[in-house]
Amino acid sequence: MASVSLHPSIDSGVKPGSGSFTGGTLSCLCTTGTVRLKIKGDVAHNHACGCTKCWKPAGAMFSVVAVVPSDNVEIVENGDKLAVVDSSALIQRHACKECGVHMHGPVERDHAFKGLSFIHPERFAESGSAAPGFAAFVSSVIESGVSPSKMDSIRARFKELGLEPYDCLNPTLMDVLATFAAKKAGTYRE
Ligand SMILES: N[C@@H](CCC(=O)N[C@@H](CS)C(=O)NCC(=O)O)C(=O)O
Ligand SMILES: [Zn+2]
Ligand SMILES: [Zn+2]
Repeated sequence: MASVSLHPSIDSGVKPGSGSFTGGTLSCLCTTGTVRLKIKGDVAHNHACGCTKCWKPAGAMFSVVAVVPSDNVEIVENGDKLAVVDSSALIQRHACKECGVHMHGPVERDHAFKGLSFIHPERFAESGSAAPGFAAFVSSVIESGVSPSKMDSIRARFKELGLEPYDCLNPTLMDVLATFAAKKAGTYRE
C-alpha cells in the first residue's frame, strides 16, 4: 500500500534539527514583492497540525507549525502585504494577501500561549530548525474533507515517522493549558 502523504517536509522522513539553529528568514511564496520576516533563535513545539485554520502548502493534508517568542519576530520586507485572516481567532494569523502563506500568528490575548507566535518552519531559507515532534488535531482533517476511513492509515503513518498523533495538542501543551486554567480558577497546586 502506498503510504499516505501528510506534508512534503515529513513524507520522506523527519529530518532532525541541528540543535544549534540561531534563526533565519521566512519568506512567502511570491516571486516579486516577497514578504520576509527575520526570526531570532530556534523554534519550539514544532508539530504537524490537522486543523482547518493552519496554513498548508498546496496539496498537503497537514500543516507543520511551531512557535517562537513574538519578540523574536521582525517583519523586514513587504509587511504591507500582510493581513489578519480571522481577527476573532486566538492565533492572529497574518497571511500574505497575494500568495496566502501565513507568515506569523501572534497570541496577544490573556492565554497560556500569550507572547508566542506561530510560524511555519518550512518557509525558512535556512535548514536546521528543530524538527516536528508530534501531530496535533489529527481528527480535524475530516473537517477538510478527508474520509474518516483514512484515519487509521494516517495515524499509522505518523507513528511510523515517530510523530505521535493526538486529536488535540500533546500532553506537554495540554498540561500547560490546564495549568493556566487552574491558576485562573485558584485550584492550582505545586
Ligand atoms: N477542529 C477545528 C480545530 C481548530 C483549532 O482549535 N485549532 C487549534 C490548533 S492550531 C487552535 O489552537 N486554534 C486556535 C486558533 O485558531 O486561534 C478545526 O479544524 O478548525
Ligand atoms: Zn506572498
Ligand atoms: Zn492548527
